[in-house]
Amino acid sequence: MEYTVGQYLATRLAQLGLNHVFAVAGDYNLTLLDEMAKAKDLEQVYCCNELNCGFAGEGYARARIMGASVVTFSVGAFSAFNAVGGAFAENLPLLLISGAPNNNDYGSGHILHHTMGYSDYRYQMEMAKKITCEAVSVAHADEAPCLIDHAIRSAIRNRKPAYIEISCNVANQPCTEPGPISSITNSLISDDESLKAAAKACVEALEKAKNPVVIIGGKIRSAGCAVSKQVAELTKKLGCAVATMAQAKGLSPEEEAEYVGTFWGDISSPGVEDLVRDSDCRIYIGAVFNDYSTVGWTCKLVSDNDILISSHHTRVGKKEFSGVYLKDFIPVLASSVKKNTTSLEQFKAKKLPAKETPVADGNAALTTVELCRQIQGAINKDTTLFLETGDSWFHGMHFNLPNGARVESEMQWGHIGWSIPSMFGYAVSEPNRRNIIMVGDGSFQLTAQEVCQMIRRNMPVIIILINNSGYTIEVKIHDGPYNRIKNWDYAGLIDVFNAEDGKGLGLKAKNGAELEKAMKTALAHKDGPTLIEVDIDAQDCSPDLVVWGKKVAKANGRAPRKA
Ligand SMILES: C/C(NCc1cnc(C)nc1N)=C(/S)[C@H](O)COP(=O)(O)OP(=O)(O)O
Ligand SMILES: [Mg+2]
Repeated sequence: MEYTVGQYLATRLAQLGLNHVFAVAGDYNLTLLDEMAKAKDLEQVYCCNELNCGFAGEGYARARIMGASVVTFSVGAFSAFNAVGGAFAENLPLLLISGAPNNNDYGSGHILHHTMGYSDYRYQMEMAKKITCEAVSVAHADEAPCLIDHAIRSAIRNRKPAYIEISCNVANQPCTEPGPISSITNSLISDDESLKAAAKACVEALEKAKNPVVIIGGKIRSAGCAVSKQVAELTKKLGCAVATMAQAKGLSPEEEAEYVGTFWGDISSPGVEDLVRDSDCRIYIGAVFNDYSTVGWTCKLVSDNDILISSHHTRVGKKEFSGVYLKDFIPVLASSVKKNTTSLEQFKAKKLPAKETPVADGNAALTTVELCRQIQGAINKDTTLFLETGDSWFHGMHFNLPNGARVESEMQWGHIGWSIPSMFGYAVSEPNRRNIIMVGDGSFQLTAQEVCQMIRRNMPVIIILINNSGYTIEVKIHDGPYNRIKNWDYAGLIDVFNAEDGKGLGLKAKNGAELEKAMKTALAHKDGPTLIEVDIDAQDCSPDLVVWGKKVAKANGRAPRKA
């Protein structure tokens, strides 16, 4: 078979186990899309715009080794860059592929369409370098294999996005056939001496500790399911209390005896903040300490007795071990540590019995308490719940997850509207999961179009659209007229997207009885998405958001540093 540059790229993606690539057409990428379409097992999935196309690739990367999105030069890539920035912030290997000018135009002085209007087209590469771990420009077929492999390998190894631009007249040029994919997927191996020394230092620290606890952070999400399983084995061996930070909700099996809940400062699960504060050895795995996760810098509990394990570094007390990769280190640690259940016993001794949420009066105005009680009822082991930036974050922390259930969020980047296109990409990879999105009205207005692609692919995604008349998070941080939004008929939008043949469902619920009926309908509706628009009073929000909002506002409002 005669290979071309576009086929080389597509074959590499298929060899990695991607069955889909997301795209928005543009005259700089049409030939590339034609060539990529020749690769078998790699279906092209088209999106409404490049921001959503990038987020769809990011969502796909939450389920697979990586995601890939193809856009046109400049006018397409600029929109996609926001999703690439998000993938970088969330440590997700998204490959952004952009069509690029004809290679005869470089250095020609030609002014080209869709560009900034001057003849140096390198600006896009320069921008891409800032938001990816690797950015390459393929302007000649003979260098394509090396550049493409390097970009893909970098993305996988670093768990970060990478960028490839391909001149529109090079995509169909003859190219060599790709060799074994192992040259790309072979991961870096840990430095053996550092691995052993780090494990020894951890064991010694834990032997001295009275009540160690494990706190799992969001960075293990991108290390993949295998690492999550290894971490679960380690915590089982340790036997101590295990908490998850907000970004890591769903990354530790919550039905296990060791699981104690969310660690999020003042708004932690009951008893968890004290447990973490009183521990004499906190083992953080994949922790991200930012202003949101530390509730405005009020709960960054780290001391010299603690152990901080990240993707390729481990700090034990005051000693640093680098070149120690999570996938190697966690199993070595699990085989070396001794059981210490003290922190779990301390937690259990103080734990109060969980309170059952009473069923609300079916005819009373719907509240967030009743909404969450009913969403809880829909969560099973096959559920993946996407929590959009907004009050959904705070409600989401209170769901009890059966083992197997997953939660996805974007708490570092926090681009409102991310959940719709990202879930679209995720659900393309995982169509058989029970895929549910909790999204606010404000967020939905940014990326709503991608629901039409869910309709196009008959995807039974359930979208809980919380209509609370605006930007409630922002209201709780700092209110003003800018937090009000134009209301939409969100449920009615589904008919617009259905047009003549769609099978989407748009339902409304203003009380518990209507929600009960809508949820039942949604769970039974299999050949299209169901959007349930729930009316919630603008003042009804999670009490955690009120506490958190005040502290984040205080952190935002710190006086300028004296010059
Ligand atoms: C406007 C903004 N953040 C600022 C913002 C603005 N633009 C982008 C792209 N991302 C952002 N996070 C946020 S969190 C809104 O409260 C979201 O409103 P909504 O989706 O309606 O959720 P809640 O009502 O629960 O807050
Ligand atoms: Mg809202």
